[in-house]
Amino acid sequence: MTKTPITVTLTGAGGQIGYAALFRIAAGDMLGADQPVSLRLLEIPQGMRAAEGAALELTDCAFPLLAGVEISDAPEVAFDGANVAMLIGSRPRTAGMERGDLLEANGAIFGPQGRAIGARAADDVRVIVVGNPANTNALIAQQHAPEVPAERFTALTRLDHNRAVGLLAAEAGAGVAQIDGVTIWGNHSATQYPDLSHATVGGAPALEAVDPQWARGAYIERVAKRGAEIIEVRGGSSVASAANAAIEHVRDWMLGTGERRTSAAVVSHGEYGVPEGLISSFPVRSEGGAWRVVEGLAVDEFSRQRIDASVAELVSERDAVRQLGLI
Ligand SMILES: NC(=O)C1=CN([C@@H]2O[C@H](COP(=O)(O)OP(=O)(O)OC[C@H]3O[C@@H](n4cnc5c(N)ncnc54)[C@H](O)[C@@H]3O)[C@@H](O)[C@H]2O)C=CC1
Ligand SMILES: O=C([O-])CC(=O)C(=O)O
Repeated sequence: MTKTPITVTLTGAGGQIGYAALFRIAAGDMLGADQPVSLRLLEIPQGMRAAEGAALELTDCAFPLLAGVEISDAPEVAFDGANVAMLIGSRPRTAGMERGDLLEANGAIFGPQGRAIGARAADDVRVIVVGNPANTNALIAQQHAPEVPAERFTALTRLDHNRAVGLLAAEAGAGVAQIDGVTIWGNHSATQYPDLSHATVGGAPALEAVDPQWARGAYIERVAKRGAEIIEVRGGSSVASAANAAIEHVRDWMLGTGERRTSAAVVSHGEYGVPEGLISSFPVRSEGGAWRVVEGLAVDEFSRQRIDASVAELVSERDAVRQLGLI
């Protein structure tokens, strides 16, 4: 029997990441090869033509799973009945900027979108924020949607996670499939902490497969600043890898991770000393359609300091958006 379509609302559909994501979602990469999907595209008036063009091309792909595409510049229309909301639309940074520099410009987008999600989305809505600064934008949206359980608002650190896995695999001379237990902690920013303390390569401790000094030095720097490296080399921020990570985040959230661990920015309930309510990256698994923080991992002094530094930045971003009246 054909399944009922899942409604996916994607913002910034006329932008780069939107364009890289839409076709994979419609092809079944995100929700499964037997799951029809209805797409709702939200853009601002200036982005509508590009979104319309993407919609024309979606028609031209004749994807069997694509049950429909609607485009709107009104959040209340675009989020109506949304089961999955992918909040991508916002301004990317350019060379020389930190993601936090986008706080004021982009923060203003997420309150109204959060309100529209609270008012119009389906009861099971799951939200992933990609637009930077992603953790704090997710917090803003969540604070405007008290009708929706707080845990349904998440931010993307899967790209950082995938970068951390890819760079570890290269250093260890291993395949990515041999790697597990890598964690991104904290903020999707240069303070994030890619942690190999509990990672394994082919079942053995990662810190025996690579130089521990590299793991706690140049590696952290490389992963945390990979976004800036891409901007420098490509001349624009990451696109296909970001779209891929957002798709993997939603896929794992909806379909489960099994025993495999990944990283996602989810609301803290005080795990690992992260203040309650912050949307911070943790080691996670997903089961039954919900993210679960993997608890009980030992945190040594080095890791403690790194986690605390990134969490302190999240606290200061939260305080800044409070001061701006965005929450
Ligand atoms: N969390 C992560 O790992 C990553 C986050 N990003 C962030 O993703 C965001 C999007 O990046 P790109 O697609 O490359 O940018 P882009 O500039 O190519 O596209 C952004 C699109 O969003 C639209 N937009 C702006 N305000 C909107 C609103 N209020 N509602 C709906 N649409 C709106 C614009 O018209 C534009 O079409 C940026 O903030 C970027 O920094 C990028 C890479 C990774
Ligand atoms: O670095 C940026 O501005 C875009 C981004 O978030 C990333 O690539 O991780």
